[in-house]
Amino acid sequence: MTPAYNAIPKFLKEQAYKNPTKLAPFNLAYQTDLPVFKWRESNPENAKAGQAFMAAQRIGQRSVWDNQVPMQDFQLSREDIVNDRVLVCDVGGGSGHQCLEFRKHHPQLTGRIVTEDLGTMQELSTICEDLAKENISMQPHDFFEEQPVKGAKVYYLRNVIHNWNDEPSKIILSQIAKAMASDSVVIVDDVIMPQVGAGWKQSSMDLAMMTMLAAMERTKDHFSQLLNESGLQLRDVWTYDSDYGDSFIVAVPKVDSKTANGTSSINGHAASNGASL
Ligand SMILES: C[S@@+](CC[C@H](N)C(=O)[O-])C[C@H]1O[C@@H](n2cnc3c(N)ncnc32)[C@H](O)[C@@H]1O
Repeated sequence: MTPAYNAIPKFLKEQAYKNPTKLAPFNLAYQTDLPVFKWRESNPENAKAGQAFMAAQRIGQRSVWDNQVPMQDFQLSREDIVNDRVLVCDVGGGSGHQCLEFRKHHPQLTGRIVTEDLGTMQELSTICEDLAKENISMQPHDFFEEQPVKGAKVYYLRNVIHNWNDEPSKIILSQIAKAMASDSVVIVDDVIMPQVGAGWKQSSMDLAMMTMLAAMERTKDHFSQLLNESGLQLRDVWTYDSDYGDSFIVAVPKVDSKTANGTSSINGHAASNGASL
């Protein structure tokens, strides 16, 4: 990351000090037009280090899964279990380490778990056997394409949306919205920025997202608007780390006259037709 940080002054000068929307200081530093995650496909050592960082970054802090947030959405009905409904679909789940944490803290919450990421990234995971033992399957999936897991109870995205600017974020979220059943939820696990007076940990995350990905951390209002423009509506925000503002941002399918009239059924639940961009 250091070369990218060193490139910030030159990059901002060239950009007339505007917020980047596509290319980032990373691109200037590494002389590439590829976004970090695409660039990593031909730089597996960097990708491996990135995955290890994501698994380790909150070690020493209490796990979010240790009753820090309400678990009301992570429940399947008897009918759901008979229908083999997916309990959690971890979108952009990296090596799947959050799914293992979830299972460790909530062994009573049975149901299938699927962790999705780019196939090339999943090949780097060192915990595939552990995942299989816990009934967690890996599914290669590009989250800009149609979501293959339909009607999961929870679509979970940890530190994914903050990697993207608004336009790509809307594509990711609307692909999920189209796959949801009426009682599905999307949980975005990201930092919530205050309107003013952000702490240094929050600001450093925001700066990292700009530097590496031309992206950002968002306020609650910004999330609400983003969700709204993706066929979803904000239902709850549960902050579980006050230093960073790490939060579960819970969204449900947006109910409007269009979707109310045009519903179909997935796993026995009414499935939203979702929103088109
Ligand atoms: C910051 S990491 C977060 C990983 C994991 N959710 C976590 O909390 O550790 C972002 C993840 O998004 C994945 N990703 C990037 N582009 C993707 C795409 N187009 N489709 C699916 N996953 C993608 C990356 O491979 C990476 O694992």
